[in-house]
Amino acid sequence: MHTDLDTDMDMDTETVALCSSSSRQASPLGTPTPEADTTLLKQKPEKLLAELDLSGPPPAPGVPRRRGSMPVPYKHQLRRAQAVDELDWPPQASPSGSSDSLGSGEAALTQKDGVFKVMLVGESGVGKSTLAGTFGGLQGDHAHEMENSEDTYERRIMVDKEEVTLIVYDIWEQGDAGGWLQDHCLQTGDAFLIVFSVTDRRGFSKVPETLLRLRAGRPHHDLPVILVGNKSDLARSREVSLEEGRHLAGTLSCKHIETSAALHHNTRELFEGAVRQIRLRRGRGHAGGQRPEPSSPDGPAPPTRRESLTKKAKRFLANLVPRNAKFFKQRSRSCHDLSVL
Ligand SMILES: Nc1nc2c(ncn2[C@@H]2O[C@H](COP(=O)(O)OP(=O)(O)OP(=O)(O)O)[C@@H](O)[C@H]2O)c(=O)[nH]1
Repeated sequence: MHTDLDTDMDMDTETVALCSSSSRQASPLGTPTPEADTTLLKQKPEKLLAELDLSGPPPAPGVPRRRGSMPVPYKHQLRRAQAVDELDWPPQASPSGSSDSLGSGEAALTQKDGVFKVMLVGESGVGKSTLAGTFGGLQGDHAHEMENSEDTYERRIMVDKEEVTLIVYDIWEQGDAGGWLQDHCLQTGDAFLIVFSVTDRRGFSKVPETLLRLRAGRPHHDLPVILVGNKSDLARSREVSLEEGRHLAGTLSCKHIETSAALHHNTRELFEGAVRQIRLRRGRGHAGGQRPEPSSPDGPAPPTRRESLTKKAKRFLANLVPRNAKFFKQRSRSCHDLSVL
């Protein structure tokens, strides 16, 4: 069967499967001459680091280039987490003191270049990899079967007549609560897709917990979160209705969509919707209604007065739950429309 939906992501201009650990090679820096040493010392450390990063060998023909702003592949990250080389992986302290893994320079690039980073989050077996595969241009069960498949995909896609770079990460480890990897996901993602299977009520009941964890990890931001009821094609084994999914999304003040990664149903709407949700918040940030990301170039000025502990606690809680009933109603009415806030 070939429907319009089958062509979901096929029409896009470029697909790059990223993060093959083999594609990242050590950068031979060469042996600097004394003159070169002096020149190097005169430069600012940031510039030096940037140059070190750029000084790698040109990619071999046919090998996709990994973007500088990309995290290294999941497995590689785990190895690196145990022994981080300071020059290669400089810690980037954000003004808020959070462990934001993107330096301010990179955050600036993210905004300027129209790069949108989306994290797939959820229990095991709900279809995250299959969804990522549909985005990456893989068909059916293919993504799942590939033992060493890539877990990050980057594509240039058109959303509302504007070309953007969308990066989808399938690196979430549900059992890693509070771990380094989840923290990394939290700090890297611009939007989060909490995937559950409509055939699994137990998994559905864990969605609020996952959402609270996401919001607790980025308490100062209005995170774009979409609840994704996947496997909607499995009508006979359905345990969670469309209404229940929408109701939960309304209650938790996030968006909702049902997909079938197997049939490519609504997958395009999902990824485009994620881009729109990020855009809407970025637009609001620039308009002054939303606090910009602390690491953004036009980030918030340092507070003139220190906030009291009670105020801080209140703000933290306010970020976990919507403020009032009116807010609830406004959000719940449009939770299925991914093109509005
Ligand atoms: N019928 C149907 N099956 C699906 C759908 N999406 C995924 N599956 C199947 O569900 C199984 C699990 O899918 P995965 O994509 O591996 O799930 P996952 O969430 O990535 O699982 P982990 O890698 O363990 O976290 C696979 O057999 C998929 O083929 C869907 O929309 N419909």
